[in-house]
Amino acid sequence: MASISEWYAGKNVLITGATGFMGKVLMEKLLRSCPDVKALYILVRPKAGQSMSERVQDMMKCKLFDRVREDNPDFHQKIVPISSELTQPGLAISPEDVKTLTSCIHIVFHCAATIRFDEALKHALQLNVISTQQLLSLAQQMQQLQAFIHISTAYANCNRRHIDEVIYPPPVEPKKLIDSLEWMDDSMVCDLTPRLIGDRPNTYTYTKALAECVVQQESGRLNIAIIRPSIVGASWQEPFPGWIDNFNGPSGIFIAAGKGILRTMRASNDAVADLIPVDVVINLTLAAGWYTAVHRPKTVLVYNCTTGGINPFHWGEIEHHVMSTFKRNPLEQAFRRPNANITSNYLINQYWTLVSHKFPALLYDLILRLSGQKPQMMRIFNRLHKAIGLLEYFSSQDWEWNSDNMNMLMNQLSAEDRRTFNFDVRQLNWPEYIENYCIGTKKYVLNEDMSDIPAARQHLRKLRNIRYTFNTLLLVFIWRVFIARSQMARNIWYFVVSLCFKFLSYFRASSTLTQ
Ligand SMILES: CCCCCCCCCCCCCCCC(=O)SCCNC(=O)CCNC(=O)[C@H](O)C(C)(C)COP(=O)(O)OP(=O)(O)OC[C@H]1O[C@@H](n2cnc3c(N)ncnc32)[C@H](O)[C@@H]1OP(=O)(O)O
Ligand SMILES: NC(=O)C1=CN([C@@H]2O[C@H](COP(=O)(O)OP(=O)(O)OC[C@H]3O[C@@H](n4cnc5c(N)ncnc54)[C@H](OP(=O)(O)O)[C@@H]3O)[C@@H](O)[C@H]2O)C=CC1
Repeated sequence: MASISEWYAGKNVLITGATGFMGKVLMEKLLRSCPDVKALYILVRPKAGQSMSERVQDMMKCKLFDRVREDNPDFHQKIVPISSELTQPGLAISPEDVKTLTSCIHIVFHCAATIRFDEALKHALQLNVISTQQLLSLAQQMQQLQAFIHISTAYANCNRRHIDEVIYPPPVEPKKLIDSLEWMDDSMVCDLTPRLIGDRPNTYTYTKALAECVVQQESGRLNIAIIRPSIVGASWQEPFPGWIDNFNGPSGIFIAAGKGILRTMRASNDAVADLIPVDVVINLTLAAGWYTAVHRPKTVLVYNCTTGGINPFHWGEIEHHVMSTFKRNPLEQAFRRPNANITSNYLINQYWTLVSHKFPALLYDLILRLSGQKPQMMRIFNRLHKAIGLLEYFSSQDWEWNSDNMNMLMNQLSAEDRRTFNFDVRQLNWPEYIENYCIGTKKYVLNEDMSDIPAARQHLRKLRNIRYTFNTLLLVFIWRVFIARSQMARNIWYFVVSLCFKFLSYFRASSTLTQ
């Protein structure tokens, strides 16, 4: 049987969400490990004043593609951008492009989605559900299509504790919801949203569950697979360790902790942190594409792509390794020395939020105001608290995912494919991965230079000295206010000092006797 790389040779691949985090890694891996792939058709929209082609050109300059560039400097010739806005009717693809796509595409990877946790339901439904429906009907017209791979999330059914590799009944019939929301104005939808999403934490997981149902309903004669990654983190090995380009999920939290801004967060130390490296997800996705096309399973196969059941690691351990990495490799211009603690206790978290977040922010903003600058720290903390509030649900509990299909797929691969498209997370060394992840946030998200680490360490030492000075001043202040003015405080103070003195004399005397 042909290897995975051989199977992709000569194939035309359609990718949605190619400008996103996972889409870029998917493109890179295809170009590097399947060099004979014919073309990658990518659906891209103009954004933030940049045209579609400007965006694609910028993307190809990204460091992520360095290895591909080395192997084949003309790799861009294999990339065919197609203008598309997924929220528009017909995905806003021109009739000529529709003709091209329907005649030549062999495999579709549907990665595009809104992954925001605070997305308005109407927009999340439009992008995550309706555009999936539209893409599937386009796929039905593709004459050479061999597989359609839909990227979902392991949290689509996070209202369950145990999650099997099946498509669960949807919370509501997607078509009925689409029809109802069509005539409602935004404020009505907003009022209804909490009741609709029910025991799911946000519109993202809710619409991703509906999308899975749509995929099943519209599958028709297509060969479809669904990939459900858990929390996608930086790359483990490929194209190089620690590649990450965004603040999503834990990345923003790690950065905030490294900058010394985040000091406390509600999370369970003992809950499994189901992170999955992005290269593992992409290797599994490409292998699933091959398997779906070659073996044509009779039903839609779902792959839970998670680590918790195979190689578990906990939030408490993550906290330890993140802090230790950022102390050894500090971020530039940290606000305070990195020292974040997670706790599952609501009151303790509230206390530390007040003492370690709000109070220093107020103090810092006061200093900024007094020096004639614009206050900014409270604004940053408010943003951070909003993000933490939305993520807490996922870090305070754990889930059990069945991963039989992932194991089955691994057993189907040849030894060579297993090496090239490695998704065996049993080999993952967590401390090393977390260290590379944190360094990756420094290098690729914040664009900080590793050669500046000595200066960053010096800055941390300066912050430590400021803290010592502040604590000493605080002690002197307490001495002045309480001890010097109250007889009882003075008595307690003298008692403590004399006790210390007695202990000291005792130890001195006993050490002279033993000599
Ligand atoms: C040591 C401790 C260990 C314990 C550590 C526990 C970690 C526990 C993680 C659980 C993780 C679960 C993950 C579920 C599994 C999926 O399904 S993963 C896919 C999940 N999707 C996401 O993570 C997206 C979540 N993000 C959002 O929904 C929105 O960005 C937020 C958080 C609501 C913020 O919205 P917003 O206020 O409108 O801000 P937005 O325009 O998005 O960004 C504003 C700025 O903040 C930055 N930013 C965005 N997000 C963040 C963030 N999280 N932090 C900081 N800055 C951020 C942006 O880059 C942007 O910067 P500028 O461009 O302005 O310079
Ligand atoms: N990141 C994670 O931790 C996880 C992600 N997933 C799933 O993986 C997939 C990819 O996620 P990820 O790469 O992280 O997400 P990103 O937010 O990084 O990328 C989303 C992609 O979708 C595109 N897109 C969004 N709206 C539109 C639109 N209206 N028209 C055209 N394209 C659009 C974006 O294009 P543009 O650049 O133009 O905005 C971008 O390319 C998603 O389906 C997500 O649900 C699942 C589990 C975890």
